[in-house]
Amino acid sequence: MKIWLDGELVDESQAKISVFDHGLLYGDGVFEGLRFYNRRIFRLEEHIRRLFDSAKAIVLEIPWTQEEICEFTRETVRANALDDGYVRLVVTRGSGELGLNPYLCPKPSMFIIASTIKLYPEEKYREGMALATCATRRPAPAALMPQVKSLNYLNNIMAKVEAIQAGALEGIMLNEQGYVAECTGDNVFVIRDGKMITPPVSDGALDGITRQVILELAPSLGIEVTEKSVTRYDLFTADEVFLTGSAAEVIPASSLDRRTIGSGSMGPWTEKFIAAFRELTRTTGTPVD
Ligand SMILES: Cc1ncc(COP(=O)(O)O)c(CNc2cccc(C(=O)O)c2)c1O
Repeated sequence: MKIWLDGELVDESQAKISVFDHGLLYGDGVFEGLRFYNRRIFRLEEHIRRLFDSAKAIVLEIPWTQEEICEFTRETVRANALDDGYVRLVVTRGSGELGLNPYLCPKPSMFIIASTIKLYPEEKYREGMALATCATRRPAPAALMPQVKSLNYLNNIMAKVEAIQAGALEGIMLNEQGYVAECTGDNVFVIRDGKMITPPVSDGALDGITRQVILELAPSLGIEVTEKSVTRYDLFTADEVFLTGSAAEVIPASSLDRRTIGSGSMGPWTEKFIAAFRELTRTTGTPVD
């Protein structure tokens, strides 16, 4: 596999970063996860724009332009001869003294991995997957901005551990007030009586690119969608719940905390969104070649 690392395409055996890199030492950095389908990268520009927004929020100056990074990403996919797959793009603060001070890191480091990803088994896209409410909450914006896609994923990982230990595949994360923010690695949508709601990003969610696609698709599918605070009650009493993310795409939830949601498998609206999303990924995206 070829890895793009600080301007060079290197073999994965040569793709190494310093033990003094603050991305490793402190989680000081940002990242993006993108999908490519049939040699086209889905929503590339939107992802790279969010990468720059995340970097700006943590005072990390990326030493390339958005256009250059789009090109590096295309180059990395091309170099790995994959038609479909997943891109992980990471920008760290770079190497520096062992102290926290980011201003002692002279140059950020960036690497791009183009590989495959299989997050959930195919049958879960029909049967839906079990969710559990996590004890670990999404951080308050004043603590750690949830909209920043940073390398600080311990909050998400601890929540993921709780979901798995509860026998679920994914976990619902609440915010400080107890409203549903999102899942550990996906946004969430709730359908009841032909209407759809999703938590506003300000309730502690990442501003998901896939979430944005669903908001754009809703009118054409004939369903009204409102961004409003969501409670666990809304999930328990929903007709349908589905999750969205670049890795998971659009996937139904079958239960929450062992309460069946709706029919307990993929519902009709979720089926429509999965079909429309897959059509978009099949027919749009930035060509790699
Ligand atoms: C916390 C969080 N919320 C929502 C999403 C969905 O955002 P996009 O629609 O832009 O992809 C994400 C991104 N989802 C994500 C990121 C990194 C790893 C994994 C994993 O499950 O291994 C998942 C995420 O990490």
